[in-house]
Amino acid sequence: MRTTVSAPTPVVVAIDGPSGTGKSSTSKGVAARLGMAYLDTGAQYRAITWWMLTRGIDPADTAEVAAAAEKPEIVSGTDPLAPTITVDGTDVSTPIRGAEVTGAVSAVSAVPEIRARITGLQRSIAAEAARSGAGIVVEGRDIGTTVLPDADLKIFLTASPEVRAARRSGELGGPQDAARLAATRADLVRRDTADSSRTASPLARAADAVELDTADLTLEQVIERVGAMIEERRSA
Ligand SMILES: Nc1ncnc2c1ncn2[C@@H]1O[C@H](COP(=O)(O)OP(=O)(O)O)[C@@H](O)[C@H]1O
Ligand SMILES: Nc1ccn([C@H]2C[C@H](O)[C@@H](COP(=O)(O)OP(=O)(O)O)O2)c(=O)n1
Repeated sequence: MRTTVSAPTPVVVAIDGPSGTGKSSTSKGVAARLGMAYLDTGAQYRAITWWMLTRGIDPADTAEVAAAAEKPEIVSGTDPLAPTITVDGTDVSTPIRGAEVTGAVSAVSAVPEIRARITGLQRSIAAEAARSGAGIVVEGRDIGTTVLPDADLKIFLTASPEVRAARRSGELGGPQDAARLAATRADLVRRDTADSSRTASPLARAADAVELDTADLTLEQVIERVGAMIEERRSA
């Protein structure tokens, strides 16, 4: 008698939460382990912001930002081991992490025309990953609420501003003095407030999302917990 092993059902997973809660590290780690695709939606908002800044467009000029929303071509590579992001064919993975883009991205991503454009891209990438059989982990701020309201699994990560600031500040290298921690914390809180209070698709926990506080968990523990939830959905 021959036994057939069926491939796991492709699942679409939405991971949302504020900055520094571990969305990117967790999503990449879990997608790599489970052979799924991975999409960093923050990188897309950063990429379109980078394009606006390089064209001399003022991020605070909503009308100008809206008028340019359809212009740049943004392409995201979804391999969790080597995610890529290009704008009009240029690799922007390094400049989109700079302070200038970080300072402007909340303003640009609050513009409805920008959100409509990027949401369309995200939905088509997720649909393609579901069709291909791999499934996908999509991380951001409004994935469970707006982009993929029918996701098979929604997770909302949290951690206190102090923990998140210590993590982010650690990424910058160098000594962890109190003044730098306080400045990093203030930047995080400012961005959280802007992202949560905008009218167009704010950062929010979907009513059906599982909330996971990552403050007292190692990254490995978070990946294991999220991985177990995905496995459960795959076999359901
Ligand atoms: N559970 C955790 N414990 C300790 N550090 C973590 C944990 N999760 C993520 N980190 C670290 O915190 C920083 C921010 O994580 P990241 O995944 O970029 O967060 P987000 O995508 O939510 O902004 C990274 O340096 C990452 O390695
Ligand atoms: N789905 C998303 C993802 C990100 N954004 C916006 C709001 C965020 O402050 C920026 C940058 O997101 P990103 O995930 O790169 O931010 P951090 O990794 O937390 O620094 O993009 C958004 O509006 N909607």
